[in-house]
Amino acid sequence: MSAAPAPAPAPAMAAAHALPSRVSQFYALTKPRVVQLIVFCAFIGMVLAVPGLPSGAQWWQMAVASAGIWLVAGAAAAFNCLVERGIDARMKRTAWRPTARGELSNAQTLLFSALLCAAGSALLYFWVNPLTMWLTFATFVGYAVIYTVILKPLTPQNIVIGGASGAMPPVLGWSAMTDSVGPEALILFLIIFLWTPPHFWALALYRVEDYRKSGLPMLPVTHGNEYTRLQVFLYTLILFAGCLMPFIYGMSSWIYLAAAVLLGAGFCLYGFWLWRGYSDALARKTFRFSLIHLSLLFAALLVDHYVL
Ligand code: HEM
Ligand SMILES: CC(C)=CCC/C(C)=C/CC/C(C)=C/COP(=O)(O)OP(=O)(O)O
Repeated sequence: MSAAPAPAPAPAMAAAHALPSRVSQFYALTKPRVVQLIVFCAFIGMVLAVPGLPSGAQWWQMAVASAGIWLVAGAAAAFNCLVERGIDARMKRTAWRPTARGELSNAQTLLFSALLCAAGSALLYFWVNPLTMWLTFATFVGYAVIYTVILKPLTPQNIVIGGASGAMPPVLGWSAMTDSVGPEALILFLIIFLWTPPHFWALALYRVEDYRKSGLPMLPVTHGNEYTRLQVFLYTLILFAGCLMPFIYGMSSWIYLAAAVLLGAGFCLYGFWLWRGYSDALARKTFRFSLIHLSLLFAALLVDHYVL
C-alpha cells in the first residue's frame, strides 16, 4: 500500500515555519562568531579607556556602543557575503551561505546590510559620539569595499592591508568612551593587525584547494605552502614582540605580561612546528590556537585592569 502524500501545510503554518529559518539565514550572513570576538575586543578597548570601575552611565554607554559596533560589523559581513556570493559558491567552506545558495536575493541582502548599518550608525551617532560613528563607518568601508572588492582579488597581501579594518575594534571602543583615539588604543590596534596574518594564513594553508578554486590570489596559492609557513612563523615572532607593548607602555602590569608571554610562546611554537613540518591537522590547530590567543590576551587585559 503506497503512503498518501503528506497534506500541504496551510499557508499561515508554512509562513510560521519559514520565519525562524529566514531569521537564521539573515543571522548567518552577519558571521556571528567573528563579530562576537570583534565586539569583545571593542569592549576591552572601552574598559581600558575608563580608569577604575565604570559608573552606571558609563556601563550604559558601553552597552549601546557594543550594540552599535555589533550592528555595523554584522552589516559589513553581510555586504561581504553579497559581493562574494559567486566565490563563496565555489568554496566548500562557504558554499552553504544563504547568499551562495541563492536562498536570499541580492536586494534582500543589500537591504539587510543597509538597515543594520543605518541602525548601528544611528546608535553610535546619537547615543555615543559622532567620532565613533565615523570611525566605525570607515571600518565598514575598509572591510566591505576596500578589502572585499578591491584588495582581495588584487594581491596576496590583501589580508595584511585589509587586516587594518579587523584591527579597529579596540580603537572604536576607546573612542566610544573618550571621544578621542589614544596611544593605548593604537597599541591594541597593532596587536590585532599583527595577529591577522598568522590567523588567516594558517587557515588558508589547509583550505588551499578551496582558495585555488575561488580564483583569489591568497598567499598559499600564489607563493606556495612553504613560503606561507615561513610567513606565519615570522608573524608569530613579531606578534610576540607587539604583545609586550601594553606592558612596556605602562598600560598593563604583570598579570597581562604573564598571559602575553605564555600565549605568545604558544603561538610561536605552533608557528615553528608548522614551519618545520606541515600537516593539515597542525595548520588547523594553529588556526584554532589563534582564536584562543586573541580571546585570552584581551581577557587578560580586562583582568589586569581591574585586579591591579
Ligand atoms: C582581514 C582579516 C581577517 C581575515 C581575512 C579572516 C579570515 C577568517 C576566515 C576565512 C575564517 C573562517 C574559518 C572557517 O570558516 O572555518 C575566520 C574565522 C574566524 N575569525 Fe577571522 N579573519 C580576519 C580577522 C579577524 C578578526 C579581526 C577577528 C576578531 C577580532 C576574527 C575572528 C575570527 C573568529 C572568531 C573566527 C571563527 C569563526 C567560527 O568558528 O565560526 N577574524 N577568519
Ligand atoms: C564595523 C566593523 C567593526 C567591521 C569589522 C569588519 C569585519 C567583519 C572584520 C572581520 C574580518 C573577517 C570577517 C574576515 C573574514 O575574511 P573573509 O571575508 O575573507 O572570509 P570569508 O571567506 O569567510 O568570507
